[in-house]
Amino acid sequence: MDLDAVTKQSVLHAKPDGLILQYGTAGFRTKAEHLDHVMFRMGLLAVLRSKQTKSTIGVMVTASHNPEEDNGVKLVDPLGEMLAASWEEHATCLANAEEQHLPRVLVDISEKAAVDLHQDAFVVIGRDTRPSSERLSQSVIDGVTVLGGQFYDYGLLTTPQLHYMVFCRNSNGQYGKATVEGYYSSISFPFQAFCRGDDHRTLKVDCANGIGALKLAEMKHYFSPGLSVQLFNDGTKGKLNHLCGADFVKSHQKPPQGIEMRANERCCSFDGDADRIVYYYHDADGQFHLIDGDKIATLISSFLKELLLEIGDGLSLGVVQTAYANGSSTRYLEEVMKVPVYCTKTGVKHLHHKAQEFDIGVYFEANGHGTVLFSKAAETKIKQLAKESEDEKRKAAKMLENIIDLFNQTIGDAISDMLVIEAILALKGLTVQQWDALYTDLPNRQLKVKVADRQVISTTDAERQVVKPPGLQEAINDLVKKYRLSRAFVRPSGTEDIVRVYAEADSQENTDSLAYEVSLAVFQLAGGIGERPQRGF
Ligand SMILES: CC(=O)N[C@H]1[C@@H](OP(=O)(O)O)O[C@H](CO)[C@@H](O)[C@@H]1O
Ligand SMILES: [Mg+2]
Repeated sequence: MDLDAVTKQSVLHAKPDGLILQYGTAGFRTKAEHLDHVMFRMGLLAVLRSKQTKSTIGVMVTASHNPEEDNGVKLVDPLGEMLAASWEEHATCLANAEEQHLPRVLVDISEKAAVDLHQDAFVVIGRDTRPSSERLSQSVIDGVTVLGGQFYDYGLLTTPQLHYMVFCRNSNGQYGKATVEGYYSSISFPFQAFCRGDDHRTLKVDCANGIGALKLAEMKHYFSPGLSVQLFNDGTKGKLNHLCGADFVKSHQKPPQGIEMRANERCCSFDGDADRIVYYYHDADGQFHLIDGDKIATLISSFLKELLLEIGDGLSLGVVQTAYANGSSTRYLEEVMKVPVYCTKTGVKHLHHKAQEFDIGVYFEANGHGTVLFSKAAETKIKQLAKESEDEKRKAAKMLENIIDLFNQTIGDAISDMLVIEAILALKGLTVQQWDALYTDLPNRQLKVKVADRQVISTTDAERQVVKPPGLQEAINDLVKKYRLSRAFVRPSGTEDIVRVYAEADSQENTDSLAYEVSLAVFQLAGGIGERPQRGF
């Protein structure tokens, strides 16, 4: 390691005084103007991680659903997964080190993680459409090259596309080519296999004025003739994630601006980096219906469960959710579908790891971020049955074989999830209303509370119980008792400087009261700052 060169270069990527950042739920995120040094340092870290794993590592520059002025960065591990937890700590140390200590911190990490410094390093980089992303990804490249790493800059990519590229590169092309065309063919071929027949579907897609618009425009001819997509909020006019996109639709429970919806028409929204998707429609009375990640997980699980019963080979199916999953979805999955459901902490890395415990693990966050993982053993079994068994069993196995290829198993992917959903709806002959009618969501509300230091709140039981500060959980328990079918929890966000409050109850009015009262308890007991929470939304 040429530490002198690092020191010299780091002066060009100076750290703002006193700025402390944490590698959070999805990497570092804050205002773009504060991130230059973090980008440079993540370039350095990616080189060390690449040397240590003897594999290609990915660096994605994006702040997903956050406002356009923000940005962020996360590292992608060799199998296309999120960075290992122990390296998140290294990332935080490196990002917060004073400039003069950078060489020592790099040596420390190399020693602790037993990095072979003679090994070659290769890093691939992708970025979203934010105005700041190009410059910031250049800072990542500066970090990679100063440590002698090789790199390939993919330029504009969705986050799941970068995860896919990393996985492909590390599996020697066994799963497809690590190119944008390779990605398109890898999911469009299995989709076409589902689409044989004369079914022609149309779908309106709100692209959040983000990268999803560019990529869908590039690939939409691959869906033809089965599906034609009409793009809205394609970035030509509006601002990224502003009054549109999956996060806006889910948290405001209303349609995005800029989309023309007719009654009962199926529409969906991507988020700013196209790793989340939610569906929705409005009925003839103009009432808005949201179909979120929980209902997506339910549709996919019921489809998979039917096929598994058909092939009858005892493969296990599990569903993984977070505390934000609507109580009705959990009840439906467990009681009606008889599928085991597990709850993990927020953040796909947690869901992903739990889902790996099953032959087939379906995981979705309520906000529409998720995918399905198939174990090696399950894939082999299914492929074998698709070749060797007969009639109905063979048909079911073939269908499973195709659906395996349609999923992006590295991470939730709005484009591939959209194709999976469209294929299932077409095969089952389901309308969006019939899908929505699987169960009725409990009214729910999410609020944000500003506090001086959100780390004063710590939680347990997959974030459903507060441990600190004292008295807060007791206060929540007392408030929850006042309402029927009620549930509430609070946790510090890993991507924003706020505390999130979630509440559910039997009516929207009661839910809103409960959410407000819990927000007030957080404000009072966890050091709220600024304006006190207000009643009314
Ligand atoms: C309630 C919620 O939607 N939280 C989101 C949000 O995390 P927070 O830690 O809650 O800020 O961003 C994450 C990254 O995109 C996503 O995985 C997660 O689900
Ligand atoms: Mg995202």
